[in-house]
Amino acid sequence: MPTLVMAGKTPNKITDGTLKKKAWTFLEKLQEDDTTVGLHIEPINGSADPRVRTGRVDEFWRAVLFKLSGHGETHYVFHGIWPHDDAITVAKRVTLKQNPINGMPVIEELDVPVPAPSPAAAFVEAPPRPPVAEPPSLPRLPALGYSRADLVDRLGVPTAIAEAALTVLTEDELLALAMQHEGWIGLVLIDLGAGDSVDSIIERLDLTPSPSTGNADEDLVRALRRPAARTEFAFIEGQDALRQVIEADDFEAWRVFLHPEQRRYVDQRTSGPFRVSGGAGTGKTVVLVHRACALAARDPRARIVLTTYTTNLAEALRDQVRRLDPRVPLVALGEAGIHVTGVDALASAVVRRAPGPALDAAQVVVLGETRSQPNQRIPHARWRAVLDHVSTTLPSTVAHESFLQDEYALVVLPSSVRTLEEYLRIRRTGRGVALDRSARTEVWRLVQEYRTLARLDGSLDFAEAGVVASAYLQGTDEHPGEHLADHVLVDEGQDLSPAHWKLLRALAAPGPDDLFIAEDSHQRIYGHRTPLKRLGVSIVGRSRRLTLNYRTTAQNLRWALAQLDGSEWVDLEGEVEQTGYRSARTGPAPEVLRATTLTQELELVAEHVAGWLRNSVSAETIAVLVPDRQQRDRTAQALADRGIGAFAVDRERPPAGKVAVMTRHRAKGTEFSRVVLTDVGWTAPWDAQRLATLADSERVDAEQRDRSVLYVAATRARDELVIVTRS
Ligand SMILES: Nc1ncnc2c1ncn2[C@@H]1O[C@H](COP(=O)(O)OP(=O)(O)OP(=O)(O)O)[C@@H](O)[C@H]1O
Repeated sequence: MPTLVMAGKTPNKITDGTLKKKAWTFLEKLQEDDTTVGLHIEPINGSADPRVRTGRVDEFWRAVLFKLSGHGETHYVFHGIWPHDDAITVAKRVTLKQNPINGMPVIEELDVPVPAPSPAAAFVEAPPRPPVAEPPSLPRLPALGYSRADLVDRLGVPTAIAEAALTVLTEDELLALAMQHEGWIGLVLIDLGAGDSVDSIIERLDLTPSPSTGNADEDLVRALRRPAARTEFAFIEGQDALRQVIEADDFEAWRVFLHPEQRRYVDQRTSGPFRVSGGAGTGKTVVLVHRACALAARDPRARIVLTTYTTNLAEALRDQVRRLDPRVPLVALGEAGIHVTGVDALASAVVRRAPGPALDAAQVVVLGETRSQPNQRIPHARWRAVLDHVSTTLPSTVAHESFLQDEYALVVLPSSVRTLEEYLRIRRTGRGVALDRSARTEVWRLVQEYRTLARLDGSLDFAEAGVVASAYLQGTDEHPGEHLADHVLVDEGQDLSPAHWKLLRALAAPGPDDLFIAEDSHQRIYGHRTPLKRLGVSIVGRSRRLTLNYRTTAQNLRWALAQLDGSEWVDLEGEVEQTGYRSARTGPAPEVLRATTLTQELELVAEHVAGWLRNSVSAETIAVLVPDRQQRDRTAQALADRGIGAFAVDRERPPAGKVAVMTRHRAKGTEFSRVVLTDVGWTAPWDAQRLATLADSERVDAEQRDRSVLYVAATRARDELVIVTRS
């Protein structure tokens, strides 16, 4: 059976449904047996490349392919489908060879000049840009110190493209040029535009040629398998994969064409916990989903847990796993296959399956007591109830719902503090507010009150459930523990709490490929800084960054990153988070509109959304992101009043055919073509009041989270971003 390799995203350009079906039938037969009667796989007289073959798709259409006969196995590289005569013309002049500098496979059509750069083309939709005071005196790449020799002789960029790249003036224009080139050439141009050194680009994209095997076809097959080549050549394994590639549109490219770094983290065997960080849209989730499927394919008995912060995000992960590999079993916790779930649901699943006596023992270890209804969760409002019923001498910033909740979840539970004596001794590292002995004694009294109330209804809170689940998994003096997973993969790691980490650490035995974490500390919108070292998760030396943003245009990314300026974000290893992201896409600059009243703001939002709809943008690709639920409902109503089909999204998925109106928090993990961000720069009075009641360190943290929320929301837009500020 020959192996099929799709060249570029050509098949995606077969947009006609009937032709897609024909292409699929042809390629399916070819994959099974290239000698099948009717396929007519034939060489062409006088072709520039003797490997070229044509194949009969139907009476009218012909496929153009390259046949490679390496060591034993036949490969067909599928170039595309054309009407009969055009196919013959293409077949005569097309060649597949290796780039002489970096060994990458390239398909070239002889006598066809490389299209001249037309950077302006990418800005067709752009609104007028503010005048630039001084046009740059030197083109971008020479200004950064790159020469023609760097591009051509060291990186292997084809001469015509290199010369075009060396003349463009700005980074955006270079990006527009990069977008015209699929695969490694586009990636090289993006990295050059961002100022990366030639050596680092060669290393990151793995552009060093491999030694020859002595067989040119075999060399080509090996070249096709290199990670940088697989950004434009896809190996098709099986019919499902074939159907996916044929049917996929650009939005589905993530399933097939991974960035070399993404592929590395998908395939890499790790010797312990591994962390991939990266800004919004750099493909962290894509890496996790691919890695989970790759682990399942490697060992069908493996028990894989793929988890994230919320149930909504877990649902999206589950969808992606299904789309990537429908054969992978989605299973319950502890079974072979992939178990996808939100992290709190994971804790509940462990608690539910723990035998009674073992669970009791785990509760005693953590809480010093047992609860009668451990499968029930209590609402966070319990701390409010404590403060309403108990008078205290503590200052209001400490006798505060959010302070106490955090103290309990970040200090008391992770160390299984059960008595005042233990609490007086414990180090409260990372807590901004110092507590002397008497304050600690008073806080402990409130903790006891909290636990008394919890005992009354018998339930556990979410953090308690996480730590109890981890204690059960680790085992106690009387009961052995158990490991319910072989591989644990975690998305949105920045938002997870110590209880979550303890649980995740205990799920799989320490060892190779045990824990794989994706995080972006700039997107920490729920949790607190949680350095993992203290929780028994050691990642030293196993931490990498993704920097290429696939989702957000360079223009929108710049605006989003500007929201983070002037503050320091700390990652899961306690290090300052870097930015330095670049985008794979370019588009119009974000539009900033100003409103002075709510009514004016709603008018502006409606006007903009209506404009997009009039221009045939489909409603479900538009989102309006607002600060809170009240504003969400108000905005959805305002749109409806103006005849725009809008839906106020809560926990459910955004419905088809409607503009989604959702809170910025809820927008996490989603993406839309066009986004309106409302109420920027405006703080609701009740929010201002809430911030004012917090201790200084907590307020700083809360304000930082607010900026992160804005960054998250702004990076949901793929194409256009409109920002409405309200004073
Ligand atoms: N190799 C790729 N080729 C094409 N598109 C890609 C690739 N990798 C990721 N994408 C696309 O980029 C977008 C962002 O990917 P993904 O959601 O994995 O990023 P992320 O880093 O998890 O983002 P966030 O942190 O904002 O949730 C998605 O639309 C995804 O399909």
